[in-house]
Amino acid sequence: MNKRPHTNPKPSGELAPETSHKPGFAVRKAAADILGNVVHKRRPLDGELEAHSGFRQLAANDRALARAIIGAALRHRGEISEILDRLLDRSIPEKTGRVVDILHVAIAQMLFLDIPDRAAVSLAVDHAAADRRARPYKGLVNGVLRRLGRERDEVTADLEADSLNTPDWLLENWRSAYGEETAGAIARAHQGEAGLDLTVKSDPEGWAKKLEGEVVGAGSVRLTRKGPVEALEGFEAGEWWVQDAAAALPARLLGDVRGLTAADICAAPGGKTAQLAAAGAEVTAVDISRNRLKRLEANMARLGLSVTTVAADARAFEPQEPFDVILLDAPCSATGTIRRHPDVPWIKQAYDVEKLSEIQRDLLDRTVSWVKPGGLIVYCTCSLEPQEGEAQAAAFVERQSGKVGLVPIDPKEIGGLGDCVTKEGYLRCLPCHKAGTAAESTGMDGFFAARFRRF
Ligand SMILES: C[S@@+](CC[C@H](N)C(=O)[O-])C[C@H]1O[C@@H](n2cnc3c(N)ncnc32)[C@H](O)[C@@H]1O
Repeated sequence: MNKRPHTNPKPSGELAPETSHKPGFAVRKAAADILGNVVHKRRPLDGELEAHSGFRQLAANDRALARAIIGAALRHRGEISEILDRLLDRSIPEKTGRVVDILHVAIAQMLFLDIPDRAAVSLAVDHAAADRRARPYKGLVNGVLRRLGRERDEVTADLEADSLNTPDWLLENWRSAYGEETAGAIARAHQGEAGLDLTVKSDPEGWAKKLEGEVVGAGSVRLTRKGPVEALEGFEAGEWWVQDAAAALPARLLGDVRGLTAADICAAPGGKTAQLAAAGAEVTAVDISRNRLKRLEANMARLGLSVTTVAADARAFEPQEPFDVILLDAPCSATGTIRRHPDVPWIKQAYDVEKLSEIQRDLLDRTVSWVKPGGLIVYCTCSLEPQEGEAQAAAFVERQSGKVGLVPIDPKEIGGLGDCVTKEGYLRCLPCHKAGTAAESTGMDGFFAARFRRF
């Protein structure tokens, strides 16, 4: 993106009590607070949603509305900043409470959600009036938003959404990795939300019919209807789990794992552990986070799958015996998941990719001693950055020369998704790739995987 969004780092959060009971107010207040904490403090959205008591106290439909507003404000953050630049004569000073976040939340509603201007503007003005530091800017909030309502077409003309909504370092990285056109298609894919994909234990066609979905990718079921997954047939019975069509591909690259010992490194919450266990492997799931491992255990219990869990930093993990196969889903920048985590572009920086690449490199090198000679290692990340994918895999083979070799992937192994296999034989899924045959079945998480054999 070309311009830095207006920042507003020190919100006061103090509210006049009389305004806090207006219908719709608490939703906008939560949305502006959470948005502010994500973008100014670079904190992950999921954690902020969990931590915000005002958000937690909202009714379910209001929580959904707050999420939708925050999602739109993040997906269109660059466009909204550019619109504000066009509407403001000079930038808003610092220490003005939530003013900028209030404006972003209001514009997201006016331009990108089906919310009448009147409601968005009046609640924004109320919010500014209720915040001690923002109060002097109440008139400005009113004026700017009303002008946007009146001059919407002129103010929003010729916005270059792809480049505005993507931080420069990311767009540059994608351009140099995938070319101008594909980088644009990736950025455009991030404007939409991801679908809901399930991995089923068996009979994808049958489950697609029962749940009114479509089989996509290499046998995932994509749902078209919305609503809580817990209420769907097969959830209680543990017949399926939620997993993006792209995220379901790496475990398949280990082939027939029946009766084999498998280590799933960085395993929680267990989507790939479940695949390996359901395919008949004896799985050891390793993760550094005890809390996330608890979620993995709860997921395996629901699915009726039995696995061994180990809470450990994989950099210090020493198995008693080597495994037949290893799956390493290394910690990464997660830029492949921007459709479902629109906060990622605003909380991650180029520096994170560098730092994470070092951990990936350490973990990859360790896998060599964890696997039996002749055994397969699959390395994967949900990142679009080649430093965490292609470059990492190539450097691994070079460093471990003579000890491991690349085993190229054949599109037939992944349901014929030829677009997702590079000429070197890596798996490279992009959010703009088509996952299914129906018109709406575009998109899958950005994912990289490479397969190696230990000699
Ligand atoms: C991308 S998530 C894994 C997703 C999981 N494989 C799945 O399919 O559901 C990355 C995981 O790596 C774990 N992790 C990060 N650093 C680690 C380390 N040094 N050792 C072990 N686990 C680590 C995180 O706790 C997180 O659960």
